[in-house]
Amino acid sequence: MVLLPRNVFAQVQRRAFSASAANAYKVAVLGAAGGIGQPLSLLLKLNQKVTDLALYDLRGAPGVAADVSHVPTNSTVAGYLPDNGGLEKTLTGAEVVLIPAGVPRKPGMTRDDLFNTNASIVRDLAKAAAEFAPKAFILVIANPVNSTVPIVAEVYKSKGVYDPKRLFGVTTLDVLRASRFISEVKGTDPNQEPVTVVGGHSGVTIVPLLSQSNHPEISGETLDALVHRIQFGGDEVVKAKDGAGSATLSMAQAAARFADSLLSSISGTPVTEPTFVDSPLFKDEGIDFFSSQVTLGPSGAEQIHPLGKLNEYEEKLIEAAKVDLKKNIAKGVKFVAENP
Ligand SMILES: NC(=O)C1=CN([C@@H]2O[C@H](COP(=O)(O)OP(=O)(O)OC[C@H]3O[C@@H](n4cnc5c(N)ncnc54)[C@H](O)[C@@H]3O)[C@@H](O)[C@H]2O)C=CC1
Ligand SMILES: O=C([O-])CC(=O)C(=O)O
Repeated sequence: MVLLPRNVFAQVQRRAFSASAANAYKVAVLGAAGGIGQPLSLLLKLNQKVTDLALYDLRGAPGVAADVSHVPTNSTVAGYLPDNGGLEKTLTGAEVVLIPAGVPRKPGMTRDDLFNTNASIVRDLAKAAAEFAPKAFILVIANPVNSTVPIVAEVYKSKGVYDPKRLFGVTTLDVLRASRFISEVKGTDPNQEPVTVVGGHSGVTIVPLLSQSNHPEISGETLDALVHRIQFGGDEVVKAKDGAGSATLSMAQAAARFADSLLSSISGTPVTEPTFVDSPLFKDEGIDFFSSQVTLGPSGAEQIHPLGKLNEYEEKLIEAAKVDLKKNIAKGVKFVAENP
């Protein structure tokens, strides 16, 4: 099953009529005062399944919390700083934890260039989550996702609380971009253009499976350009923001959508969409994490789907993706081994 991109306003309306006591979750955002964290917090405030929103940042989270708390939906909102046990209070009782904390790129940088700064941020937040919310679903946004997700896994393993079904790298923005960009090529409605995007979340590790889309006929230079745009869509935003960061608004929408899919799924309405998870697909090649279509359910990543039929062009993209992914994953694992 392929999930159609959905319009967030339609979602909000639909939820207003479907919320019930069973759909009541505490959701925590770590890095809530940042470029992604703020609009993400707003979108989560609008989600009727979120009844308790806990916002944490090194600075600014109480202000963001006070601001979004005035949005008239039925959730409580609290903002915390590191003092007075703020991280513990944020995490305790949380069912879902989103991690956008970390520095964004500037022009000329790759996502891997963020590793030195973000690896320790994610490691430390993962340690806290392992202690205060060991059963929560963890949604990692901080880059480089290909390495930060393995970092969380290693921290959880070291604490004896790792459940691979509960850890997700958020790759939804690649999926949204693919729908949008293919619709621009074809002059169609992006909401009707589902595209499966697999692999990882950086450059050539992002692999759109256009042969499985509505437009398997796209070929030649049009195909090359479209694939390149999906793989390097993040660079367009980094360049346009000219030193002021990377995608924040579209990313907030992507993360809010993935969080909603997960909340729907744990509430009993399973959703299938691509996400970067501990995956059996290429483990025999030493690649422990891979993004593919995943059916979500009460226990998290319940079914990891194979890639399906690929054409020769896509087989080559997958081979290239695997080379980088393997290195990115190993880098995260090594970091935690050397810097526990
Ligand atoms: N997965 C994806 O598709 C995407 C990922 N990203 C990544 O998301 C991350 C955040 O991006 P932005 O929000 O634009 O950055 P930002 O700099 O605007 O915000 C980051 C926030 O994290 C906070 N922070 C830093 N260390 C922290 C810690 N130890 N605990 C709590 N909060 C902490 C900062 O105070 C700041 O408010 C970056 O690493 C970026 O590369 C960005 C776009 C898409
Ligand atoms: O490009 C970046 O650095 C941020 C990101 O991950 C994206 O926009 O896909």
